[in-house]
Amino acid sequence: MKNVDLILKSRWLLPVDASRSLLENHALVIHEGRIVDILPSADIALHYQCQQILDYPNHCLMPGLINNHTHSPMSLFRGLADDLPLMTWLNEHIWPAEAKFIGDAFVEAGSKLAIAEMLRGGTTCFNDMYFFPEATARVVDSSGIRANLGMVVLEFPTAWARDADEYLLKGQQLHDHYRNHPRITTSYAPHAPYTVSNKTLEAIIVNAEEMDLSIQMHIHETADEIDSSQQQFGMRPLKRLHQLGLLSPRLTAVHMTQLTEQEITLCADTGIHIAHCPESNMKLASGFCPVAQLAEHGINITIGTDGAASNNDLDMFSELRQTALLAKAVAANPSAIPAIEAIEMATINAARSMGIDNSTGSLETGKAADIIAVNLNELETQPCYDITSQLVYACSRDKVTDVWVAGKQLMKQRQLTTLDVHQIVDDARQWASQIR
Ligand SMILES: CSC[C@H]1O[C@@H](n2cnc3c(O)ncnc32)[C@H](O)[C@@H]1O
Ligand SMILES: [Zn+2]
Repeated sequence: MKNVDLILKSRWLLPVDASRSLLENHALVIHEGRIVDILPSADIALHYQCQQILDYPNHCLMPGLINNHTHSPMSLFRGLADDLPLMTWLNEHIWPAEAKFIGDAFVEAGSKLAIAEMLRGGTTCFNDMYFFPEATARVVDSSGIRANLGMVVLEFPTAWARDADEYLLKGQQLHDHYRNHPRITTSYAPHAPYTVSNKTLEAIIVNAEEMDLSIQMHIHETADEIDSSQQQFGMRPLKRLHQLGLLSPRLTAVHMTQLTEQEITLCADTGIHIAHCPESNMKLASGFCPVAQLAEHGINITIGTDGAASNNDLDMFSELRQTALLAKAVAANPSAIPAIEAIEMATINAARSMGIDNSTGSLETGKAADIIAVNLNELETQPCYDITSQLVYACSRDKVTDVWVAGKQLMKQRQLTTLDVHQIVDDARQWASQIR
């Protein structure tokens, strides 16, 4: 008989493992932050002693969702500039606002707002890209969420760094500081092909190889990006990046709404990952990522919200549904991207793209206990013929009742345990009064 920290019993358990199985009346056994066993609930007493056995008779337990592309502090710019194309939105609204307001305090307040929203919506890990990541890292550390923080690089000066060399240096410092943190990893985050030079990209490729880090970058987001690359470099961005040696399994290409057949084959051959951001792409009318075609080529597809300034929320349940629906519409095929595939994109595929699939992304023995409990007993999800169908096509984020990361409960019956929601809302309002 083994003594363990926590046992979660539930009506349904969706591990999101290779078998794509759904377990009924099973339990997750958790010790020292990790899943140590998954077994029928009826067998618990045969094997384990535990002070804390929680029962979820109406719930599905599943891996926490992973938001594979966001800019968490931009939550403070939510709704500041709507209904615009990307470059007008950036050049005339967002970059001027960032030039005025970003700093350590802004990033800390924005990160808290974002992390509280993500946890309440069942997101247990996010892949971030923003200035002053050390402020985001402090909030990740204290809130208990998991994150991969981008070491941002671009060529123009901001309050955080003067030039590419300083961005690289600050990124290195962030990486060194958090290299042994149990929930924080870092990756290179060159902003986009139109803001980063060949020389800087070459340095990033060498560093990422030496340090064994992943790379995330906005790529092929709009038709304008392709046109300006044709003018400046005489070729499309993907070809330029391929010539530089950037296309490899280290790279997560964010957006990818403009792709030829040849480019899709190139993505598959080079083993890059793609972060699909359906709501941001639709809101900015950037284009449509050909998700069904990418999946047919075996490309690892993941899902992100992008920042709340272009979405305008950080709701991964909503992105799950948009991913499954939009893929069908774009491919004119209702069988494209069934519900379980969308769930895989928002969990195990994202973990794989960040190189953390050994420790999270599915509920399997040995992995961290990053778990959400979703109540499927309410009116909106009745009747319950098919659990994955309910989760993707009918469920909303407010049905997530409880959240654990590394075995620590961060939301209990919809109450956050590590973040003060009232304080976060007050701070956001204070910032808004200055920004407006
Ligand atoms: C390098 S830190 C992030 C940088 O990116 C800007 N940004 C936010 N959303 C997008 C997007 O969809 N495409 C390109 N750039 C974006 C953000 O404002 C920061 O300046
Ligand atoms: Zn983005």
